Amino acid sequence: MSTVLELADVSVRRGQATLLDAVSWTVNEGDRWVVLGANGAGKTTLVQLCSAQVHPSAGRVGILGEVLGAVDVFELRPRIGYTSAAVAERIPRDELVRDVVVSASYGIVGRWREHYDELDHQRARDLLVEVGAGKLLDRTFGTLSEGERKRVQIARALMADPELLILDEPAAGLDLGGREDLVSTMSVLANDSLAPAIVLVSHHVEEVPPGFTHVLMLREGRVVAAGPLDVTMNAENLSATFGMSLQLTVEDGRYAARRRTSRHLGG
Ligand SMILES: Nc1ncnc2c1ncn2[C@@H]1O[C@H](COP(=O)(O)OP(=O)(O)OP(=O)(O)O)[C@@H](O)[C@H]1O
Repeated sequence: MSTVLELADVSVRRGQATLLDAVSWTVNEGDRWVVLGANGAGKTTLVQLCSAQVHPSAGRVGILGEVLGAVDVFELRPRIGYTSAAVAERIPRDELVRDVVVSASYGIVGRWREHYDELDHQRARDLLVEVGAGKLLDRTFGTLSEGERKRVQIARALMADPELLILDEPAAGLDLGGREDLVSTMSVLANDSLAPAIVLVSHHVEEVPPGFTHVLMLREGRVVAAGPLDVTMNAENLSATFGMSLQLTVEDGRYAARRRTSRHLGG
């Protein structure tokens, strides 16, 4: 099994602030990781490193057999599918959904006059169907609901057949139904043996799709715990990650967390 990501003692500093502090982490082919942490924990900084958008201040970041600092990031980035609110903002609102997806085969946002062959268009259609957005082909991106946009972004991220798929808070801003639909879509993807290694960033254990295999928990730029979901996702680690006493339940592969309440006998 080959290694997709290998971070060794990685730190990211900006001025006086330490955004990531001595993070070590390995992601292997076939892994489906969720990265959990409170606001400001360093999740986005971590996935910006893993998608070759920022360099570490210290430590070594290995991505798909290359080392950041010793590789042309413009050659590395097309091998990584990445979705985030920042990427979504760059998609022109008047662009047709089919073009939003197909244009990713050349790593560009905004369709001008490039030529795509029928195979590219067919792949874009297939991916939209796979993420449950097959009916949106001829809509413009700006007319879609937030949940529909997230699906289109995932199809776009898969278009270039990436070896690593990074989804930074794909469920942010979705209503309950939208979130549940997206969790199902991500679960299908997680269970697809042909899908690339996946890293999903979230604040909420409720968003962990069944089929995900590992969890990395971050607090204030440091790793609290990392490992297989079934042993690492527990109330103790979660409480340390979010800085409050939490209780955790799991049912049919779905997690739920809430603050632990103390019960007093005798009223
Ligand atoms: N250029 C910068 N200078 C100083 N601090 C920064 C800089 N960029 C980010 N930070 C801080 O680094 C911390 C980590 O930010 P990051 O966006 O990685 O967190 P996050 O876990 O993704 O947060 P959220 O869940 O709120 O999106 C935050 O406290 C943020 O304010």
